[in-house]
Amino acid sequence: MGASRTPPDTALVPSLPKTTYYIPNFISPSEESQLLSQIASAPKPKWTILTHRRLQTWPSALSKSNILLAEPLPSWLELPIIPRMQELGIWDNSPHKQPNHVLVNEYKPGEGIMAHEDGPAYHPMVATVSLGAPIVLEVFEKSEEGLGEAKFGILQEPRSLLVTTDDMYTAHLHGIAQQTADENLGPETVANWDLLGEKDLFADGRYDRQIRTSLTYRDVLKVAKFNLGNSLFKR
Ligand SMILES: O=C(O)CCC(=O)C(=O)O
Ligand SMILES: [Fe+2]
Repeated sequence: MGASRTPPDTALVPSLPKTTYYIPNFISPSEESQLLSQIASAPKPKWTILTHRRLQTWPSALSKSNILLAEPLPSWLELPIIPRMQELGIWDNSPHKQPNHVLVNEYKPGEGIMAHEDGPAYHPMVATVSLGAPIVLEVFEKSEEGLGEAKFGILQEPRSLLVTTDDMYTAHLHGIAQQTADENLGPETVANWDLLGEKDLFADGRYDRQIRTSLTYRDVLKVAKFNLGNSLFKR
């Protein structure tokens, strides 16, 4: 057994608990456009239409008791991304040593996702590949008094990888504001400012939203080899 690996410390988002990594240009522009065209060519019923975003769930939705029916991810979600993530060592401590579930979220300008936590169905880590356009993920501390102001933002550039684990996964909520521009961008508000690949794009502190897609990779803890009756599964 080798020592447990983590991404390089240079990718650590400063001032956050040592549990958030940001890596710009994790994929190339041509990999990005291939992924976007695969997403666009998925059969229409793969989309779940929500009020403020739409969503694809690969390989399938979890059961009501958070069980994943064993099935490989489609190869376009697997290669080259998963081996590249594994080289960073981020899946070394997860039960299956690799992600087995991917949610694809698409946000049009004005759309977003309410503050939430990702919960106990997954090993406590999410690795997010961003596509298409920048967006700010807002992070809130969990508190008894309900949701306060966002504690900080993480600016996710297209083609970047964001890894959130441990304390960031379990002690914080995250969300994306429903707005048509991200504003007040700067070193004081954006925790990963110094790690950005193209800081100049945000020099005036503002960025108009365009369609932004995320691939959120996770390891579902409970996997069933056989379908134990269709009623167990939502589809
Ligand atoms: O799109 C994102 O970066 C966040 C999505 C998210 O929080 C989720 O799918 O649970
Ligand atoms: Fe989430």
